[in-house]
Amino acid sequence: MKLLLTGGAGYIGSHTYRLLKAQGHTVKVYDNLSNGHAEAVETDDLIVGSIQHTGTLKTLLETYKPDVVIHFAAFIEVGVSVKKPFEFFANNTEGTLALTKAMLDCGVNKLIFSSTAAVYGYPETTPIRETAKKSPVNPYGTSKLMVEELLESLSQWAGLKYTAIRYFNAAGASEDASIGEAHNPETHLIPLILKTATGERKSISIFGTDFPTPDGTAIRDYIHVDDLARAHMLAADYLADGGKSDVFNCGYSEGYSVREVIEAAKKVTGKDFPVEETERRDGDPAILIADSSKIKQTLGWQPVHNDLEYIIKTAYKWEQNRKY
Ligand SMILES: NC(=O)c1ccc[n+]([C@@H]2O[C@H](COP(=O)([O-])OP(=O)(O)OC[C@H]3O[C@@H](n4cnc5c(N)ncnc54)[C@H](O)[C@@H]3O)[C@@H](O)[C@H]2O)c1
Ligand SMILES: O=c1ccn([C@@H]2O[C@H](COP(=O)(O)OP(=O)(O)O[C@H]3O[C@H](CO)[C@H](O)[C@H](O)[C@H]3O)[C@@H](O)[C@H]2O)c(=O)[nH]1
Repeated sequence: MKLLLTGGAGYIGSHTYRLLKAQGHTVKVYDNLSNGHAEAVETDDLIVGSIQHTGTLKTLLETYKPDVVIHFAAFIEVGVSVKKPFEFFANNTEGTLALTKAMLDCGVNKLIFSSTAAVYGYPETTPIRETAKKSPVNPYGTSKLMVEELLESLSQWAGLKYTAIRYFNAAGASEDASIGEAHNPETHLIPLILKTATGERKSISIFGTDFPTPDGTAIRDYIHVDDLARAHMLAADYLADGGKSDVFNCGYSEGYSVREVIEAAKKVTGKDFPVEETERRDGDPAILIADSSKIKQTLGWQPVHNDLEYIIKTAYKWEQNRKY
């Protein structure tokens, strides 16, 4: 297959790029490098540009004619979205509108979209099924839910075929530590803990110890980035085989509290480090755990690395040998 990955120089995109190339697919990455890293992909496969620049995008789509576009490009920091909502709607929502318009104008009609557990807001039940109420609590989640609705409408009225994958908490790095998570600034729990273990940071803060959970700290469903990458490969096969447009959760259906993640990191790294307890962060639900039965049944996806210590081990090796 020929695939185009928007945002493919970012964290999840670069792991998916690697996997698709290893499977023998032809892959191009379209990324404006606002948060991505040219080093994460082969130079010949990288086209630098924004999804908001339809001229460049159309030239690429017309000449390359990908079978499937995997759309990772977005702004991702929840905290920034609260302060700069317009930037999130412009990049994430309008950007996707521009991308889908350019695709359909050029006769490219298959899209895999990076959605998020953030569309559920504060979920009423756990584990969360795709049919649960969608009620985002920040502009980031709203920008993604708006895209899901846009895609659904385009699939009904404009011939788009899509899958939206709602990721839970992506974590870990490639086994050989050649690529990994490199957000700037980093706000995600596991890399921040590991930067504390390496001494790059002085301490790790637990955001809230009064959640209605067994140890009072928030619970998340951490999924290894390579398992997430495989979900995209299967979704591409599914669309290429004529699968209908659909939405899938992707997580391990297993949750760990912040305290449990910190304890696991101390064990894996063999390092003790200072832990502080602070106030809750705005907009953090107590528990986010995926019901992933649908993606298993429909796409045949199965977790391979569902082991918190493996996730932390790969992320730690990456932190110690970071190339970008
Ligand atoms: N990291 C997570 O835990 C998580 C969870 C749920 C959903 N997601 C979604 O997955 C996707 C990838 O996340 P990530 O963690 O790899 O983030 P990332 O920031 O590492 O990757 C995003 C990439 O998109 C690029 N980009 C941003 N705006 C662009 C534009 N206008 N044109 C072209 N490229 C642009 C950035 O340069 C970057 O390389 C995002 O859509 C994010 O919302 C991530
Ligand atoms: O220094 C920190 C950082 C995080 N946390 C806590 O650790 C948990 C995980 O936080 P992350 O920032 O790593 O991840 P989030 O669950 O906030 O969000 C991530 O996963 C979501 C989906 O589940 C969204 O997609 C979002 O974009 C993505 O960043 C949360 O309870 C958070 O409060 C801390 O206690 N201390």
